[in-house]
Amino acid sequence: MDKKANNKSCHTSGNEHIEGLPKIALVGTPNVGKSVIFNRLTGKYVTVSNYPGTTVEISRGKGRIGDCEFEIIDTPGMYSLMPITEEERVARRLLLEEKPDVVLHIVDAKNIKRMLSFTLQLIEAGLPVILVLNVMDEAERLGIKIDAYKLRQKLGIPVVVTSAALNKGIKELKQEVTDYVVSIAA
Ligand SMILES: Nc1nc2c(ncn2[C@@H]2O[C@H](COP(=O)(O)OP(=O)(O)OP(=O)(O)O)[C@@H](O)[C@H]2O)c(=O)[nH]1
Ligand SMILES: [Mg+2]
Repeated sequence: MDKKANNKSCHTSGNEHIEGLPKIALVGTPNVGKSVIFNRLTGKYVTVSNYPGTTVEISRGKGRIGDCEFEIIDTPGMYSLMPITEEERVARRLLLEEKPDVVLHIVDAKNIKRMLSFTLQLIEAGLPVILVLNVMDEAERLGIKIDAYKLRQKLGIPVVVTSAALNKGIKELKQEVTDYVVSIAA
């Protein structure tokens, strides 16, 4: 059977327009690789503009994953859902007002313990979270071992391991997004 016809959640716009496409937001603390992952997921149609009423710049781009197109949104670094900086206020508004279809919480695998409380906040806020353990190459070099399967079971959300700067794990990340979108549309 045609995969596209079988997938209710799949949208395509056929040109540079991103309005109406399902949204994937990338969130996480500063310097964890959000923008590297954004670049890995998006193609040539990327725009950078100020979030309405603010001086905070947000990048939005169109990305194709499998047969589906998505609007990918790169957010400024944030430490929690309780905003202190203007950047954090914008990231929070974006999550709560734009209601992305998928939220990729990008964390630095070297500091996973410190970062999981934010993952829990996102889950508790009812957001559709996939946890992305990035910078795994450095974590491995430091001898840090993470059982992603166990973490997935404990948190009850998809967990993916990536080294985005090396383009590792991106294919698996795209597969997780596809599986997730299909599962929530079913
Ligand atoms: N070793 C390694 N470095 C990475 C990886 N992913 C990203 N980096 C590096 O980490 C740095 C920060 O990456 P960015 O993508 O700019 O991080 P960001 O989360 O967008 O940062 P802010 O926009 O400041 O919040 C860059 O120097 C990247 O090359 C990775 O998987 N492994
Ligand atoms: Mg960035």
